[in-house]
Parts: sequence; structure tokens; C-alpha cells
Amino acid sequence: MNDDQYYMKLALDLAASAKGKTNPNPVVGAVIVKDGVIAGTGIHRKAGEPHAEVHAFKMAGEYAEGATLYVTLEPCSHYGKTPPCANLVRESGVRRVVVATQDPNPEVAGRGISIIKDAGIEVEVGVLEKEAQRLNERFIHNMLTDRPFVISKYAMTLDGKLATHTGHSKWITGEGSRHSVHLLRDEVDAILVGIGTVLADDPSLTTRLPEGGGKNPIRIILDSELRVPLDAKVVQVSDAKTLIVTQENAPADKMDLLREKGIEFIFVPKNETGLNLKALMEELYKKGITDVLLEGGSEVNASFLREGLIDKYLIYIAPKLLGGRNSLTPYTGMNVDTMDEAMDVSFSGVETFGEDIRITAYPK
Ligand SMILES: Nc1nc(O)c(N)c(N[C@@H]2O[C@H](COP(=O)(O)O)[C@@H](O)[C@H]2O)n1
Ligand SMILES: [Zn+2]
Repeated sequence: MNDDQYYMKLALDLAASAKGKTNPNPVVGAVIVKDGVIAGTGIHRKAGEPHAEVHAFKMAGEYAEGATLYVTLEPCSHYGKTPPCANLVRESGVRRVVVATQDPNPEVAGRGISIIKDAGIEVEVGVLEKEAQRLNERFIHNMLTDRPFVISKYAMTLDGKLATHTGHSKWITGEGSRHSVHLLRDEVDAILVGIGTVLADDPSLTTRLPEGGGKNPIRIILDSELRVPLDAKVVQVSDAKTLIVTQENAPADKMDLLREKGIEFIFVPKNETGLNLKALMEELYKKGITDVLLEGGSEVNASFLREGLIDKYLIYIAPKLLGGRNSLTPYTGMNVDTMDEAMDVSFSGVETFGEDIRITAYPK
């Protein structure tokens, strides 16, 4: 790793600390280095607040003269909620600017880099570009598609089961559950479930985040026939904004009762496969929702998959074997008819072979 990569990695790590906090803006980190010494650092903390570069220059003061600026996203060139950073960079006295990746925002899109280059400052673009684009995959997707970034998340047992034959699931335990139910949600604007999850009274829909942190994302419920019970927990517990997606002709009196509970509605047309999800995504983006975590089990995931609307998969594999009707439990070859309880195993390693992964596990 050369010096440029070293300082850009630091800027990326700084940027990542604000993941989920800057929506709809990107996460951005900036590091100013003078004579091999870090003179200033900065991150973008929240939309509407100063950009990462502003904080870094404030910290560096006169040490910016003749220094190098490392920034994970092209300095902006437009007046959004804050003035253009490219002008600040131009006047800062820095000798060199290293940018991880260009800003796809049509308001910027290379203009920030041109302003800096036209001032005679040396600019290098593309250091750790892939890492920077992965870090801002949600923002880049928004800029390129005007739609929310959709994350499909599901949990399964080692033998690929999502639930017992009675439909009981909840296989992720411990750290996996904490990450999947709390920490992931802390980074997204909204979670989306089908009405089935609400009817199953899934407690995780009204789970408050662990003490000391995080946000309860907006709860989006697909409910084309407006079957949601008035006494459902998601209606009664208002620790998060709840949006119900249904059809325009849903029963007005029931909607009024739900509105009294703070429920908001989004109306989308229904086609042969169900609610028009593409239309829904466009509506959600107009409401400022920049990413959505699908928490609605296989039904919801399958419907988004069919529409080609999933942008990322997060698959949690629990160290359990479920077996199930006429399935083989891999490690014994035993033919298992049905099983209500999962058998515990312990993972001993995950390796990749080209495109394939291999998990090694042992019965406990
Ligand atoms: N280079 C850079 N550093 C930051 O810290 C940023 N937040 C951005 N964001 C870019 O500017 C747009 C937002 O501008 P305002 O915060 O509204 O002024 C955002 O869409 C990005 O293009 N860039
Ligand atoms: Zn800026």
C-alpha cells in the first residue's frame, strides 16, 4: 500500500463512521497531509451540515499551504445547502488533491475536479475508487436511477431452510440477530414488509434499537387489500413512522381510523402479480427515502426479485441444520421427515472457490 492509498484508506474509514447518518447525501471523508504529517481530517456528518473538506481545512489551518488533500468523493462545485468545496480547495493553498471517485451528482459530475485543475493544482482521481464507490453504493444508485437502493436480507439455516414446516423461523441468534435487526436498520431510511409479517405480529417490527443509539427506520407495509388489523402492534406502537401501501379504492372509513393513529398511505396500482413495485419505488424516492431494507421474508423478496428491483443481498446463515420434509441433512445423509427444532452445529470456516463458497461446520 503506497502513501496515497494509506491516506485514502484513512479517509474512507472516517467516511464510513457516518454510514446511514448523511442520507440523502453521501458519506465523505477528507484528510490533509503536510510533509508526511496529518494536519487535518473531516467527515460529512449530516445533510445540511458542512462537507468533509470544510472540517479538514478548518483543522489544518495554515498547514494546508503546500499540503495534499485526500477526499473520498470529488469536491462539490454547486451551491446545495452549503457553498462549493471546489472553490474552497482552489483558495486553500494545497499543492495536490487526490480524489477516490468522481461525484455522479449531475450538479457536480467532474466540474469540481475541473475547477481545481484550472487553478493549476495537481489532481489525481481513482485512488481506491472501487472501495469508495462501494461505500457510497446507495448514493451512486440514487443519482443514477432516481430510485431507492433496495437491500434484500434474509436468514436461513445451513441447509438452506428459511423456516420450519410450521413456518416458524427466527434462526439468527446472538450477534447475527443484533446486526440484522438493529445495526442494519440503523443505516437505512426504511424497512419494508408484507402484511403477512404484520399479521404474524413479528415483534421485531416494533423493536426499539438498543439503548444508546440508532434510529427506527420508516416502516413500509405492502397491504393491497388493507387487511391490517386496527389493533396491530405496528398501528398501536408509534416509535417509527408507518406507511401503508395499498390501492386508491381501499375502504375510506378504515383508512380514516388508521390516519388517526398516525398511519400514512401510499397508493399504487395493482397489476396481475400484485402492487406495482416500480411505481412504489418512484413514490418512495420522491418522499426522500433513499434506501429500503426488505424484511418481509421470502414472499416480499421474491416479488422484488421478479421485478429486478433488488440492488444488494445480505444473507445471514445460522449455524443450524433444520432438515425438514424429505430433505437430507448434509452431514449425516440421514433422511429427515420433519423437524421442529434446529440442530446446532458450529462453523469452522468459510472459504471461496471461484464463485462458490464453502462453509465447514461440525455438529455440536
Ligand atoms: N465532496 C463532497 N463532500 C461532502 O462532504 C459532501 N457531502 C458532498 N456531497 C455532494 O454535495 C451534494 C449535497 O450538497 P449540500 O450538502 O446540499 O450542499 C451531494 O448530493 C453530493 O453531490 N461532496
Ligand atoms: Zn462540498
